[in-house]
Amino acid sequence: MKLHRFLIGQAETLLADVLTFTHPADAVVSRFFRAHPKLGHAERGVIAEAIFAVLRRRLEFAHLAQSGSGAPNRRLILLGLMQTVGRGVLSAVVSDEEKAWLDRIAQIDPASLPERMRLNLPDWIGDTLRAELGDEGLMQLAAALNYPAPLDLRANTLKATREQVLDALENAGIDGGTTPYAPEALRLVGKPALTRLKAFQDGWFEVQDEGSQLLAYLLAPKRGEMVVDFCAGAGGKTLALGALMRSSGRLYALDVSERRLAKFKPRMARSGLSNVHPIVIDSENDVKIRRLGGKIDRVLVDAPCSGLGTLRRNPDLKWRQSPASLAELNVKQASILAAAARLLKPSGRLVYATCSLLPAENEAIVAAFLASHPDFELGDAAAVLKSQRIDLDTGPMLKLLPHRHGTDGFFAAILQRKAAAKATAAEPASEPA
Ligand SMILES: C[S@@+](CC[C@H](N)C(=O)[O-])C[C@H]1O[C@@H](n2cnc3c(N)ncnc32)[C@H](O)[C@@H]1O
Repeated sequence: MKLHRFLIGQAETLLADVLTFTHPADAVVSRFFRAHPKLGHAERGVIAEAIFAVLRRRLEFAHLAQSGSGAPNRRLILLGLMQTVGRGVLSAVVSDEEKAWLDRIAQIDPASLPERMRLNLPDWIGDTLRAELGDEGLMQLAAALNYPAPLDLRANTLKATREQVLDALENAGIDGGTTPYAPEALRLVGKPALTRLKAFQDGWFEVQDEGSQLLAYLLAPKRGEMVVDFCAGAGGKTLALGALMRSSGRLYALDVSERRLAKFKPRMARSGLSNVHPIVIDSENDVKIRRLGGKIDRVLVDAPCSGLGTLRRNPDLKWRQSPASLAELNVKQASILAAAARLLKPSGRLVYATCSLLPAENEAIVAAFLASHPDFELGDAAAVLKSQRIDLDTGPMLKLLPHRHGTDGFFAAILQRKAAAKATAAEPASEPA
């Protein structure tokens, strides 16, 4: 890979914009690329990876950038580029002074840095996760979060088997293999472009993290059932649920974001699903969904959350979230869960899921729900997966961790509505007046 001086300047300008944290980093990067259409595919890759490396290792890089000279953002982006293109390539296009500085940085043993710099997490997140995972678990998680996530696919069994998808990819010169847990998941080597492949356009596969795929197996919808995906977004999980239902029954895809649901439409068209009904709602209490109350067999709540389980992909989230934004999310999560539960039939199943690692968004929401909904009980996630020949036991609630499972971080709990109590002849239907 050749690196031009002007590319470093471009990346530095973009970094300044990203580090204001006023918008999600991926949106800022996309906007920059739209404004600079002459940048080629490889150049975009270099710039984006360098920006994301700085976001992943911001505390460590800020510490290292205390030495050296020149603008602080220039030093940060040089450290990002050193990670992505390597010191040799970078040294050829920087000043002698910068080259000497990079050489000195390369001599520093990362293990000698203060722990906070190695964790690269704000203290409020680091402290919470330490209480959850212990010192060693936290360090392993932090190390895993320093690398980009792999590219996972889900074979769409309505159109092709996993083996057929693998063959099609191989014929296109793309390497990959199966993953340990989800039955239809594939993990690719590198980040090949996929959208021009015929197999993609024909709906044989979708891009989806293996962890995200597993949530559909927890809900385990059956053919012919009435199912709601309450926070469907761009429909990644809706598509997986629809495939398990073999496109039968009814699958409502709800979301408050018209923009996100609109992104789902072309994916649905490719997938071959004909049982999905997308509905834009104005809130979790929208009157439009009242008619579904008590009629639904299974509900997925993939709740809006801090997204801290996806830090490999969205490393800016750790700098953009705060205890205050978390508290706001918790109120929303509890409200969505309560509203979604009202849709379930007796004996119906709800799965509450997040891509967060924080107990406040996960176990605490579930515990509060169960305390106020005596007609629900916690199901056993490991047993439900096992019944589908998925050997993954993280306890009664599913907790996926990047350093342990190679997936994004996910949490999911099965909330099973109890069967309706049968009225007996001895019980009066209503209290006597
Ligand atoms: C974690 S994302 C869902 C991702 C999606 N399930 C997927 O697999 O691609 C959470 C979604 O919840 C939606 N949302 C936020 N508030 C909501 C509400 N009150 N009712 C329904 N959806 C809501 C957001 O617009 C967002 O799309």
